[in-house]
Amino acid sequence: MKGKMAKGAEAPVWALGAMSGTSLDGVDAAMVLTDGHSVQEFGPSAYRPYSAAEKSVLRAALGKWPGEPGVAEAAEVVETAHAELLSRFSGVDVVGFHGQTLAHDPAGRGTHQAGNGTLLAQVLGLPVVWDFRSSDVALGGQGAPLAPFFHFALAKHIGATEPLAFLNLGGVGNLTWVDPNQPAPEVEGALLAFDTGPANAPMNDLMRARLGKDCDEGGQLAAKGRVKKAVLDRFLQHPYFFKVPPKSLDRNDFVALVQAVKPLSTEMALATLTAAAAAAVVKGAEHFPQEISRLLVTGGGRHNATLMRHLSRQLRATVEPVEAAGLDGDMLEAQAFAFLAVRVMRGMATSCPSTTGVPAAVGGGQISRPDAAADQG
Ligand SMILES: Nc1ncnc2c1ncn2[C@@H]1O[C@H](COP(=O)(O)OP(=O)(O)OP(=O)(O)O)[C@@H](O)[C@H]1O
Ligand SMILES: CC(=O)N[C@H]1[C@@H]2OC[C@@H](O2)[C@@H](O)[C@@H]1O[C@H](C)C(=O)O
Repeated sequence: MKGKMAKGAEAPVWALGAMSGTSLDGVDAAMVLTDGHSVQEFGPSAYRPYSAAEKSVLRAALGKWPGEPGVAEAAEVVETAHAELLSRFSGVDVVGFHGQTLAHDPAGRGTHQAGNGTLLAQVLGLPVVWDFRSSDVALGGQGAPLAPFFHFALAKHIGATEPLAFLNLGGVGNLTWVDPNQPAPEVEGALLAFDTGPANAPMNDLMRARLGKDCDEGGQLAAKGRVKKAVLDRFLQHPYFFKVPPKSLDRNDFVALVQAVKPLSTEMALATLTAAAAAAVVKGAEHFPQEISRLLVTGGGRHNATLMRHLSRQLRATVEPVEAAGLDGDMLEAQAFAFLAVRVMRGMATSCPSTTGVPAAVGGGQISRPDAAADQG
């Protein structure tokens, strides 16, 4: 490897991570200086929204697997958007490229992130770590969530001294309980992580279908509606909530909820979907091995005041955006894949039994170098 990587296996390097999340809004990219254990410094970040035309290509490919109609087109959208965005950065040693999840069925067909890292490595002239989830799934894990190893490093970075949790409110929600007093993320008792349930995806889909808008800005419409309790109660009977973590979800796993709010007014439907997203988190928190006093919220859903209000009212912990701890909630997942890329390059684990349910701590990801074929990380 070129650049700072060659200085020594333990020297920190500048990694550029890119995340195209389940909300399908665009690509986040952010740089992190890291040795794969801790964060030395946060670097620049940028966002590249998908155009309306690109979004519809991606949406048409949701739920599809490689080789199926529409998937190649979606991959091209993902690759083009990433090439455009990532080529704006300089001083990068390694890229962590998540791609766009189109389908996720860890117990069945596997997990599918669109976008080819080998192509991106050639275009950018940089080593690219990608396909982070497949090997975890192949070994019997959920393949998600993967941000927890980064959450562990963040808990240390912010100087936490007692267990806390990170909540990501993206298209889907995910929770990570962290004990920052443990020496490493893969140590038993350091982490417990899992997807909570639907977060913004059903709200966004409803807003688009009814009002042609991207999201319920600030949760304002939800705040005007009444929660349809019968729908919420039925939602909470979903078998997912009775599964012991680790566990993960696909974007469109809660079809019954989406169907159930269809007859409701827009305000009432949004109120109910917002309450459901919060209730799923509250249910999730019941699995924590030890109580927490602080819940740090990342992802776009932290801007939804109605959702945040539900969480604050129903959880005993202080609920606050990650900015309260000096972190960047818009870029945290992109930073996570920068961090994980360095771990993959260095043969370190990226998941373990308590984060994905994989039988032992494993490192995922393929590494593509600009001038060579992909090899397994
Ligand atoms: N001001 C806001 N008010 C309400 N909701 C918002 C606001 N800003 C962002 N959001 C919601 O957050 C979403 C984007 O969140 P984020 O970028 O964290 O998701 P993602 O990375 O695509 O998803 P995931 O974490 O599931 O992969 C938007 O689609 C929207 O639903
Ligand atoms: C399969 C997949 O892409 N899952 C995403 C999705 O978005 C949120 C939640 O569902 C989480 O499991 C994961 O992303 C985050 C970044 C993760 O792996 O930690």
